[in-house]
This record gives sequence, structure tokens and C-alpha cells, in this order.
Amino acid sequence: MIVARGLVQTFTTKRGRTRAEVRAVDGVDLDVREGEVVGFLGPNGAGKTTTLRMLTTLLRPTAGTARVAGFDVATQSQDVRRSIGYVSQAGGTYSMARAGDEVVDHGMLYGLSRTEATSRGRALFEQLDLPGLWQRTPKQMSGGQKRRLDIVMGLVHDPALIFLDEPTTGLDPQARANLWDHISRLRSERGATVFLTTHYLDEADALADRIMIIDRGRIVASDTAENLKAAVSGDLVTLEVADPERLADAATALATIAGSVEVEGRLVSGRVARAGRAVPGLVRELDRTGIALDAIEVHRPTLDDVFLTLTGRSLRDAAETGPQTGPDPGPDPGPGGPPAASGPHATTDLQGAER
Ligand SMILES: Nc1ncnc2c1ncn2[C@@H]1O[C@H](COP(=O)(O)OP(=O)(O)OP(=O)(O)O)[C@@H](O)[C@H]1O
Repeated sequence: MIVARGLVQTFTTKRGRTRAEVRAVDGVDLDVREGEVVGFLGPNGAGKTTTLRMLTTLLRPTAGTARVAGFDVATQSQDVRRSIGYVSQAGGTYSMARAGDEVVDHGMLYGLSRTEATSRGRALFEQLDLPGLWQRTPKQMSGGQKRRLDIVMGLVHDPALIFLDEPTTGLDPQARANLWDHISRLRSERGATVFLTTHYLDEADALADRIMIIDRGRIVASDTAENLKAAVSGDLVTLEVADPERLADAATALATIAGSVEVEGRLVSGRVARAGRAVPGLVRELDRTGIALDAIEVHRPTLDDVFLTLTGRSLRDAAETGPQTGPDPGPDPGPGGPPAASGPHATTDLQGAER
């Protein structure tokens, strides 16, 4: 569904009289299969949105190539646009029209007849839990409802591939959980391929089949959350040893399954790949050699542990050390000339999107 090789995006920024080049995306390769839900995770400023804007044809790559839904982003941008749905970070900016009319207009921009757009829109309102809101103006909706309306806009022309840029930013926990549910169903019920960016670890963990981590414009990891955690850091196993005399023996036993072992007070700890499989054997061995424990704890690693191991920085702090930026040089003219039509939505509508 998505194949990108060596994608690069540089921006020239000005500070006073000095011009500087920001390499926002620095040689990104991507392969996304049909039906996959990929979480594109990285700190603020890592290059997520810039990558997404290149894949959705809103920004011409400085270098590299990408095929999206079978079409080249640089030379077949209109075909790419027709094949994808895009829900931008900012969400839609709506007119005063009723939500249902907005959706129908939006579908018609993509070439649907009024009847088709209405029936698809109505079905999506049901699927995304917006029943009864067809006649309401977006202004009268909650944040979560508006975000789901953005997704309806992104889906009305029935794309097989949908890009969601930080879909739950700004939502309260309940609205986030609700939206996660809907995003999961995009794949299970519609078979859609979903590419979503997020800087929430739990969001990537909960939704994505595969996680790609981007940092300073480069992909630093790509795998399932489970494999990333197992391969990079492993589970943290901590033994509380009853008899301090046996600490060294406990450390030796743990070292048979852990990479390195630390002893602090009566605690012996080490990282173990897939502790669920290895710990029962360790417990049997401790028992056999008469080493009594007061407690044993297994902590599963988080994606933040993965990021920390890969980059030496915590995902939460990484934003502060991301690429330096200056003033925005203005929108890129884009690959396909001016938009074919301008729609009521500056952001959810690709054809009228920021160019
Ligand atoms: N038009 C632009 N002009 C100059 N610099 C830019 C421009 N757009 C993005 N950048 C810079 O490129 C880098 C990557 O930005 P990008 O928006 O892609 O990051 P991101 O991972 O999506 O971050 P966030 O999570 O905050 O949305 C940042 O340092 C950003 O300031």
C-alpha cells in the first residue's frame, strides 16, 4: 500500500540574516502492507507530519520516491489523492453548514453523486457513533464528535488507505478510548489500511500492528510493539532475596536468563527477553538451590524504554532536542499544480488542503 525509499524533506529557515537548512525528514524508507495498521511514533518535531504530508502529496519530497496505493506521489498526485483519506492534525475547519451537508458536499468533491454521498455519509455517521447529529452544525459538537466527523470526511469516498495525523490529540481520556475503538474497527469492519502518527506511546501500543519509530527525521525501529520491547529492552525482573547471604547466588541464577544483573540492597534485577517464558525455570532453579525469595516482580517494558534504549533519550524529553527550526518559509507549491477544486474543509479535504 505504501512503498517509500529515501524520502527527504529539507526546509530553509531564516533567523535574522542567517539561512539554515532543517532536514525534517532524512532518508525514510517505508513499507506498509494492505490491511496493516501502522503507528508512526516519535517525539514532537521528529518528522511525522512532514512524512505524512509527502505521502499524501501535500509536500513534494526534496529527494526520494514514494508510491501510495500504487501511484507515484510526485507524478500521479491526483490518483493518490483519490485513493486515500487524510485526517489532518488540526482537524477540519467547518463552515456554519450542518454536518450532514458538509459530508455530502465533501463526497461530491470526490466525484460521488448526491445520493451516493448521502447514503455513505449516513452509514458512516452510524459507524462512528454520530447518530442524530446529521442536522447539527459542527460548532454544536463535542471535541470527540468533531474528531469523528473529521474521520467521516476522510472516509466518505471509501478510500482503502487512511492517514490519521495525531487523531486523539486534545481529546479527554474517554473520548480517546472511544476513538481508538472506532479506529480499530476501520480495519476489522472495512479492511482499511491505516497509517497513523502519534506521540502517545499507549496509543501506538493499543492500535498498531506495527510501530515505526522516527527520531530526528530517521526511522530508528520498525516492528510489532511486542517484538520491539522484547528485542530492545526485555522485561525487568526483580527478585527480593530473603537471606542477604544468598544475594550472590541469586544474581548468578538470574544472570543465566538476563543480559546484565544489578544488586541493590536485597534486590537483584535484570532485563530478561520474554520473561513469561524464562521466569518459571528461574523460580524452579532458585527453589532447587534453596534460595528463598520474599517477592518477585516482572515489569513489562514500555515503548518509552524502547525509545530510550535506541536513542539514549526519553521520548517525553526528546522533543526539546529535536531539529532546530526557524520561521516557516510558506507552503510548498506541491507536485500537482493548484488543487482541482477547493472544498469547505481546509484540512480534511485533500483537494482543498494547505498547498
Ligand atoms: N514549513 C516548515 N518550515 C520550517 N521547518 C519546518 C516546517 N515544517 C516542519 N518543520 C520542522 O521540521 C521538523 C519536523 O516537523 P514535523 O512537523 O514533521 O514533526 P512532527 O514529528 O510531526 O512533530 P509534532 O508531533 O509536533 O507534530 C521540526 O523541527 C519542524 O519544526
